[in-house]
Amino acid sequence: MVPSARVKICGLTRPSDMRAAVEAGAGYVGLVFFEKSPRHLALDTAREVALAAADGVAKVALTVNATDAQLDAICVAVPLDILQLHGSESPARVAAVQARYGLPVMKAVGVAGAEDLATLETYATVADMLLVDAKPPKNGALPGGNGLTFDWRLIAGRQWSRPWMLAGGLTAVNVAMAMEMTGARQVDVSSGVERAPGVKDPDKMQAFVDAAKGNVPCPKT
Ligand SMILES: O=C(O)c1ccccc1N[C@@H]1O[C@H](COP(=O)(O)O)[C@@H](O)[C@H]1O
Repeated sequence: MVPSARVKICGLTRPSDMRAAVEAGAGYVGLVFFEKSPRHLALDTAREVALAAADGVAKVALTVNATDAQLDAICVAVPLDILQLHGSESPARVAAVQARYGLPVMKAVGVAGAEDLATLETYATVADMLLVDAKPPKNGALPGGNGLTFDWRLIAGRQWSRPWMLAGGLTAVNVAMAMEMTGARQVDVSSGVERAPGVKDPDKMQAFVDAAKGNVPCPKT
């Protein structure tokens, strides 16, 4: 049987992109609040994009080392279901955010080598969900959304005590292989379904969801 994954499409910047992501079959949709990102949203735009999501699709706010004041403003303005912390937030900060907002927290952890597996174990004791991403290069790149993969063999067959999602350089072409190698049953994509930074491509989103869900076309007889 072909494995199937629940898909998060992150970095949606327009209501039309949100509708296309939902139509394609995304189960999670992500909004980026990080000013250096080409996917960054002002609060009023974020609200508009979030309101274009259908019921039952989990709306995720991605932040990077955000302060309480920044998170307060986001949570007041935008209807949300999950907070994604994609910076160097400590386990204590994860717990504080959970307590303050009463929303599930997904902690992103960058993986580049075996030493990063211990970090994942640490966050698995506190976060509601883990996002296992490629570690960003130290050259001023964004903390994520760089379209870079990591060596999936590092996490082959691993499970954590919390639900987890695979991210980093996924595309319609490589997602099935990534799922097979890692055992991931939730996957996250941003740049791999774009036509330009911050602009999603409906055909790429559909192709990605189909590949992640194992919706392969039947060969003609
Ligand atoms: O997408 C961004 O601009 C971004 C900015 C800051 C932190 C994380 C960001 N994106 C997240 O990175 C991963 C992987 O993205 P990609 O598929 O490799 O482009 C994903 O979780 C995005 O949500």
